[in-house]
Parts: sequence; C-alpha cells; structure tokens
Amino acid sequence: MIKIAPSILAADFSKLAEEVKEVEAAGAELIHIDVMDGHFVPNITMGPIVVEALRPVTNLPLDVHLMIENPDAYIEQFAKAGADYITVHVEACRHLHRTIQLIRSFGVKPGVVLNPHTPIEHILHILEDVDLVLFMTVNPGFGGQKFIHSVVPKVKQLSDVIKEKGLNIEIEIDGGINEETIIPCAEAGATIFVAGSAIFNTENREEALQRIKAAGESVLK
Ligand SMILES: O=C(CO)[C@H](O)[C@H](O)COP(=O)(O)O
Ligand SMILES: [Fe+2]
Repeated sequence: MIKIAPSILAADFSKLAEEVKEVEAAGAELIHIDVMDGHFVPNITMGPIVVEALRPVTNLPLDVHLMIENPDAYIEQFAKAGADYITVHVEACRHLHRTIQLIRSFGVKPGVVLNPHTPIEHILHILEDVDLVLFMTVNPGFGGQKFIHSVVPKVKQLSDVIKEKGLNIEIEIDGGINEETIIPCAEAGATIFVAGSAIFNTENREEALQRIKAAGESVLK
C-alpha cells in the first residue's frame, strides 16, 4: 500500500489548520512536519509548538522530520507535543542507537534519515531498532527542489536487505516527489512518500494527492 505524507512546509502558514484538514480529507495518510534549525540545514522552520498546535486538528499520524543538530535535546518536547514518528538524520547523531532508544522510550516510533550521498551501510546495524528509514531525494533544507535520481538504487538495496532479514520496516522518500518521480521509488520498494510542493502548490490538492498515490499504486499491480 502506498501512503502519502503531505509536507506542511509548502502549506499556507497563515491557515495551517485548514491546510492540514484539507489534505486529510483528500486522502493523506500522515502529516509530514519539517523541523530545521539553521545549523544542520541552512533554513529555520518550526518547533514543538507547531506539532502541539496541530495535534488536536487531525487524526492522522504526525511524522516529525528533525533536520537539527543535537536532536537528543529536543526529542522529549516533540514526543510530548504529540509526534507519532520522529526521524533523525544519521549525519546528525553521534550516538544513533542512544537517540533511537530515547525516541522509543517516549512511545514514539523512531526512524532514521539518510542524506542523498550517505551509503546504506551507515544504518545496517540499526535496522532492528527502527520502524522507518527515510531516504532524502533532495539535499535537506528546502521544499520545491529537484528529485535526485541517483538515490533510487540505494532504496532498492535497502529494500532487499529488509526482505532478506524479514524485518518490518517502512521505507519513506522525501524530496521532489510527484506523479513521475514516485514511480521508480515505489518500484524500488518504498511505501511512504512525502510531497510538499506537488500537493500544496496546486489548485486542487485532492486531485494532486490522488494522482500521485495512483501513480505509486500502479507499480504494485
Ligand atoms: O525535508 C524536506 C526538505 O528538507 C521536505 O520534506 C521536502 O523538501 C518536501 O518538499 P517537496 O515535496 O516540495 O520537495
Ligand atoms: Fe522532510
């Protein structure tokens, strides 16, 4: 099954609650929240108070993507604010296993994120401990960037490892996803797709979301 996670980074922040409700009604499966600190990435976005504000607005799981240095210092705040998933970059974690355990200790599902150039070997020894692996298909920091195709073989490589080991881990893709780029990623074994500009920068969000989802599902038939 293909799940679409609209990224609110591309939403109209002056009416964020309405934007979230609109994509929920349009068939979204998760709400993706991009947290940037101006250090790990060259942009600043939102913190736990936005997660807390959105928690009562939607029944969908809140997928919190931390693009921050020292994520350990903020995990409790994001967990208590209502995050369902917290994903951390392997490139930002000095003690990844500790960070993943910390996320789980608050009853939140942990995931690990790889930048486009990071090899999957960096996460092979954490697979047993995570619920999700997120592949960046743009350099993190901004919405609306172009999909980096060279990430796709890594997705297939990890998907094969997950199958071989019989693990229950979902693969999520983030960056430049639209009804074309979703296809090679779904073929490679990904099941959760973040889409920001391809959904929020359109007139008809429902149609955009459903077209992207249908393109992904066409691969599974
Ligand atoms: O993590 C991100 C950027 O760092 C965003 O989730 C991602 O860029 C989504 O936006 P778009 O679909 O417009 O590429
Ligand atoms: Fe993201």
